[in-house]
Amino acid sequence: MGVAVMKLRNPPVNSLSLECLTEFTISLEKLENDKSIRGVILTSECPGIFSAGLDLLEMYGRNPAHYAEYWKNVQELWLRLYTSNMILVSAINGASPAGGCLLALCCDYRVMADNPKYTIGLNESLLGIVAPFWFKDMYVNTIGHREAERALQLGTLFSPAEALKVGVVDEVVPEDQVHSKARSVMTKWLAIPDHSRQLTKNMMRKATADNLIKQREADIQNFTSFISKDSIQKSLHMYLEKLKQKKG
Ligand SMILES: CCCCC/C=C\CCC/C=C/CC(=O)SCCNC(=O)CCNC(=O)[C@H](O)C(C)(C)COP(=O)(O)OP(=O)(O)OC[C@H]1O[C@@H](n2cnc3c(N)ncnc32)[C@H](O)[C@@H]1OP(=O)(O)O
Repeated sequence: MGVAVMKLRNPPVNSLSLECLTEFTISLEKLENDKSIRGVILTSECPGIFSAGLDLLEMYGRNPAHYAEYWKNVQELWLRLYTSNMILVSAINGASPAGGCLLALCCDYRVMADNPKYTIGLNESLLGIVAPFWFKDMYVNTIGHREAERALQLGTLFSPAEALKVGVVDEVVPEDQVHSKARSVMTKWLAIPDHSRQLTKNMMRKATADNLIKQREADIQNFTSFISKDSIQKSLHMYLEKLKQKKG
């Protein structure tokens, strides 16, 4: 039926390394150029994890040129996903913090597994970093200004039930039904003529995408100088240590 399934596979936690981001963007571009493909289901092959978000090791202990290159690729993937002409449905089968949530928010419809261990949200403030304006814009577009303001400041990671209530996801289903539900949602969306759906999607999303397009270079510079700060590097170090200690 012209639907591709994209499975994120970067064990152990599907963090979005530079390599992973680049491969993702290329795969997406290929699908976009394949006229037989009208829809993509985005999911994960890592058990219990949709995506741990941006790779912290790409943002810690590197040089400014690396940060700039990394951020350019984050922007590129976001712009491709958010403005895709294809129907994107995410089958969220695991934890989805920060950049993981961003991937899901780019989709036209989000189905999440009903497992309270899985959480989703933009938790950047908990790491001592700040979600950039275009993450924020997409959050506001999805859940409204007040909910986004609160969730961004608190770095809230929502359980599936909470995420459904606030509108971060569209549907919560038993874990073993995530994929079948994503497929049935896709069938419904495929019934809409592409040209009218695409023009409508473009009308809804263009201003948000253009907002980044017109200041991409400045956004890269902002990110690079922000992430290079000693205080921010220290926060990231502490967060990475906390992740390690969780194990021991
Ligand atoms: C004012 C101007 C503003 C301009 C600022 C501009 C930009 C700044 C903002 C940048 C935006 C960033 C967005 C992000 O996506 S940041 C990443 C946020 N991600 C997280 O907080 C997730 C952290 N991870 C977890 O919570 C958990 O790992 C988990 C995903 C729930 C999975 O838990 P579990 O199964 O128990 O696995 P472990 O915790 O043991 O992890 C295994 C292994 O993986 C490493 N790891 C985890 N997450 C990441 C990651 N995101 N990047 C890199 N590595 C990660 C973890 O450290 C373990 O490593 P070791 O095995 O070596 O110990």
